[in-house]
Amino acid sequence: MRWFEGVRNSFRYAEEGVMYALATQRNMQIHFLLAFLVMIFCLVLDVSRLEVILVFFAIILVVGAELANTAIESLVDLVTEDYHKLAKIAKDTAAAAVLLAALHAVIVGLLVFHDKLWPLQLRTFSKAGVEWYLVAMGPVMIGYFVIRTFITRKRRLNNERRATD
Ligand SMILES: Nc1ncnc2c1ncn2[C@@H]1O[C@H](COP(=O)(O)OP(=O)(O)OP(=O)(O)O)[C@@H](O)[C@H]1O
Repeated sequence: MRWFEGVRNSFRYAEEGVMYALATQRNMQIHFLLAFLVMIFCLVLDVSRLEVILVFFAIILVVGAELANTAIESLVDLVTEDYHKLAKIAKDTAAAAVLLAALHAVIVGLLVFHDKLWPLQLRTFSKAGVEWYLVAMGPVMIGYFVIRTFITRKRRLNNERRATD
């Protein structure tokens, strides 16, 4: 039982990390919006299984880099609020990792979608296999995190308002 509780807690903490980044980092909100759009492209356009894998890998890379960037920013702010050369190096290199991942995602996106958007090549749904349902889990997950973040933030704001009244 303890083992399951440990696993459940690690999921909960990871979920809180994503929600924090989504609520506070403008770049993360942009990544989520673009990822949602690109996943819808994967669902409706005639992309192969390998292309879907490449697109999802690019999305995970960007979101992962942004999460690491947020963690490093928070750690640096915890250590010092004063200007420090090493703090600048830590934050700038973390930001560079996000930029690199984002550039990679743009290149993958252009290579995969450029000839499917114009002229429009739609997926034939009779051929859609189990992978279509796996891909559909992507936008559902994004929707879940956005709604959870919105509700949690609203609840927190209401609690804070009640506490100050
Ligand atoms: N304590 C510090 N010492 C030196 N330079 C800093 C410090 N804090 C921030 N900086 C500089 O300011 C830049 C922006 O830092 P900040 O913490 O505001 O990140 P941010 O703009 O919120 O990043 P993001 O948009 O990814 O959240 C850093 O990349 C760094 O160059």
